[in-house]
Amino acid sequence: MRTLISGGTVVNSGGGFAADVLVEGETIAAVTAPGLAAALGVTADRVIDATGRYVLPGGIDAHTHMEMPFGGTASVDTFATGTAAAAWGGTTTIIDFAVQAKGTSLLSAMDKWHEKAGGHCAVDYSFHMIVSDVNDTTLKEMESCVAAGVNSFKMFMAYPGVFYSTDGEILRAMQKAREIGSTIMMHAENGIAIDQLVAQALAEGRTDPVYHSLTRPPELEGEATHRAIQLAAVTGAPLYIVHLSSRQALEAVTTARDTGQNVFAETCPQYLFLSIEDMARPGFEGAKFVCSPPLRPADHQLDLWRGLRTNDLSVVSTDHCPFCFVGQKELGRGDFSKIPNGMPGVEHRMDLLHQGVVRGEISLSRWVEISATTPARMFGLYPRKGVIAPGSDADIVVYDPKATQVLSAETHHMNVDYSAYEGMELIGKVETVLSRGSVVVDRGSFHGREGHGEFLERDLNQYLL
Ligand SMILES: NC(=O)NCCC(=O)O
Ligand SMILES: [Zn+2]
Ligand SMILES: [Zn+2]
Repeated sequence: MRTLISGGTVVNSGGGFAADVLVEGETIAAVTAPGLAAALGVTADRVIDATGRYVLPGGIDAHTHMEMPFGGTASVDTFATGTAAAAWGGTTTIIDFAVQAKGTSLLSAMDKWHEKAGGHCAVDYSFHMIVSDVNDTTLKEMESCVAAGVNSFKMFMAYPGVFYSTDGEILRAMQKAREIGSTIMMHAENGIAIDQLVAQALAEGRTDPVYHSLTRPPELEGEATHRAIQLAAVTGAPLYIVHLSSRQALEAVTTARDTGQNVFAETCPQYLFLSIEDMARPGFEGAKFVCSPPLRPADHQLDLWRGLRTNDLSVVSTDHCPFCFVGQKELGRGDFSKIPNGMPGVEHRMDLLHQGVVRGEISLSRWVEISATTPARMFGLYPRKGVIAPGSDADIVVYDPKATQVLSAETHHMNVDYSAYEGMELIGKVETVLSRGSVVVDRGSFHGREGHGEFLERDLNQYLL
């Protein structure tokens, strides 16, 4: 099957240029001057007219939680529904977190995630491992994970008694990561101190959703981020701070990067577009926005946008972890600490970040870089993914920068009963999406197939000094 995408503006992380893209089977065969393929008599089985459109590498969401058991319940998107929703929004690769529960092995966790995802994904996928039980067996198993194409390991300084690791355990895992060339990903919040603040708030009757944010102050994210960075410096391990939400944490990352340490960070759309004001909405509405780290006062957003421009924040992922309002978020009525932590978002990352382009916060090429190219490089998928170039997978988004849309739970495709961005008007919309050469979304219709998505074995972080 040969497809010609003609007349568009190809946008890679290096910039945009007028070009046609020729797809042969599952990969990009050529990126040519406009009209050249046709002038040379090359015929195509399918021609996609991209006049007035951007032609982008498919987005890579490096942080999702499909079917994740958490807070006494489980996130509601399956790999089938979540990857279909991702495709609708122009994301053609997800990297999900396989969870090692305490007392179980890393490899059994990976097997379990293969069982959940295998044969169900609409787009390509890979895994990071969540390490929550550091012992000699786990450390040895990290080597086997790398051999199986999973070379990034998330640890938690938050959630004591669940995923939490002590500084000593983190140090040991970082030493191992350094030895085997892996990256440690860190949920950096001081969970021990937070638990005290939570207990105090509940004892004083402060039980509304907004106290989820007020008991997780940004200083405790900044402190944990700094501590993780120091542990990484001592061990020499590369460190990637996940879902960074605050100015304080960004300062710690910026200082480390200025001294040349292998420290990287991602933020998420919810921290760029939503704030603690949303958590303080009347009644129990704020529960929809409970995630960790929590939403911050709106003035943090300016710092995060600046961090994206200066590359102190290198990636935007969603931390997609959807729980329905009815029956799941409601578990925390009268006790905010029982609200399952997480928000839906896998479908809207590309569109929301495009608003940054529209508003002049980031350039067109930076949009592509933070949503596709850098995650591909950071997690060992480049140049198979993250770029429109000959030889790369034909994961391609035809994007209409002038179309408008209004986000709503009525129209989204995620398997969750609310939208965190209900009623938000956006400029720009995904028009056509190809995953390895197959059209999965086209002008409002879904053509994808459960099981089309393949597991991606990943290589090393390509940013390491
Ligand atoms: N972020 C969040 O609230 N839920 C998902 C789990 C995590 O990433 O910590
Ligand atoms: Zn986390
Ligand atoms: Zn997460």
